[in-house]
Amino acid sequence: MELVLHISANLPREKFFAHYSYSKFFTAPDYHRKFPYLTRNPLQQAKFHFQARNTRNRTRKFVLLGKKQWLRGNEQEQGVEEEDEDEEEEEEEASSYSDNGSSFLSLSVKPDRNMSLLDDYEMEELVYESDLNHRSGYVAVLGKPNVGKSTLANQMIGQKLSIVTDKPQTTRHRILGICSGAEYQMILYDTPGVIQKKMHKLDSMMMRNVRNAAINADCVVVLVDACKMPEKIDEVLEEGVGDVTEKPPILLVMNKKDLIKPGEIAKKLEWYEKFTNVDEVIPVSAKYGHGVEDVKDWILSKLPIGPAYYPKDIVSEHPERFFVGEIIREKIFMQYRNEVPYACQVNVVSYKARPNAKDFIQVEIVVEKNSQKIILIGKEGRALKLLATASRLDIEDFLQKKVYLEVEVKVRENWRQDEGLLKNYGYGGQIKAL
Ligand SMILES: Nc1nc2c(ncn2[C@@H]2O[C@H](COP(=O)(O)OP(=O)(O)OP(=O)(O)O)[C@@H](O)[C@H]2O)c(=O)[nH]1
Repeated sequence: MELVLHISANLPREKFFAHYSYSKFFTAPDYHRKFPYLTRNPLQQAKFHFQARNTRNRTRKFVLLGKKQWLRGNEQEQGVEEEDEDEEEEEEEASSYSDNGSSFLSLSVKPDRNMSLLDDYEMEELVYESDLNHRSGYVAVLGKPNVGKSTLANQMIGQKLSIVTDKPQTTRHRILGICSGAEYQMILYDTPGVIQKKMHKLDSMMMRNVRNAAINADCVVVLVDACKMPEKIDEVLEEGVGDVTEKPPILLVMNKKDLIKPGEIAKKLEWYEKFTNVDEVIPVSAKYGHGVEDVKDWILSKLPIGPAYYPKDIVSEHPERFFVGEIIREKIFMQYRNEVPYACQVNVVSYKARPNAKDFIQVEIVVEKNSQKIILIGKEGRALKLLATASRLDIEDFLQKKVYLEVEVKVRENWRQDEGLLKNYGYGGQIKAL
């Protein structure tokens, strides 16, 4: 039996958001900023139906698949009304599915196409779902550090999801970006840079994530830097899709073409076409968006026919707190030099949505040595203050609301070598459901 809940039309988004962490980030300004979409949760422990009205007064149904205790106890306080005739029976059913500790949501499992991710409303609304020309699928973006993978992914999606800096290996997690059009949906895995010298356990765990992304992919996009001497991409592919018997179609993207002369572009193209075993080579400038449409067209031609995996207005399946952490990491890379940014892990310890005050975000930055802590904090705390202010402004811009940001620096010796800590920090290819 399913529990039917009604959300009052003016329930502030943040109130509702507080109940679950596995949320979607939406771009549509009016409706979705008010009501985050409640959608499929891989744990599938319980199913809730919600109805809400948008600013144009249209009613929309929601389905939340998740734990009942996320809502229990706070429903009245949060303005969510139950409308269920047989609550006891429902509670029994829901609790038999649930566990007590925090759970993990896998980021590497490609959902079964037959198990629809769309609710009834979307099924009705999205007529193109039945369109026989509609294509959808998973795309792994591979390449060595600093070649521009995040820049390309961000360009394709049309907004900034991955952090981009001029320092290599700034992408530590795979960011699932979703790029949709009327007739397609591409789910992009922006993978951490493929690493040659594995120095830390952190590096090998990141590599495992790269491999998972490629195994799940319908096609692979390998990026190379046009400024560098052409070199074989076997190593990148080997790391990425090495042990897959049937290799997916591969596109080689020669990025940063804006930095070299047209004559040189032609020569390098020829080299790659001759000496690499890929299906096509396309020169682009991800930074300036040149050639990005050609990349999209190629991907589109390789995706299987099928309905969308996600509602079309979703651009990512990460919780917002993940992006908060990424924004702070980007600021650390911008503000500090040398080894310090690489030794930092940003954890969003607490994210409290407060309806009558600014949202409260508590963050810890973990470093490996006390000397790094001293650098981060700076004289009289000035450096940390600067970092917190720059981060807060960007976070507010991203979330479109004011926040109170508290940042603390902690030392955990050798955290990059500690598998338990690394899993806890989300490098096991999973994110923590809080
Ligand atoms: N000139 C130019 N610079 C680019 C282009 N694409 C990316 N860059 C720059 O290259 C640097 C690295 O870009 P990223 O997108 O972070 O590279 P990445 O491959 O995701 O890096 P990792 O996180 O190390 O894997 C940044 O400074 C970008 O601005 C391009 O087309 N032209």
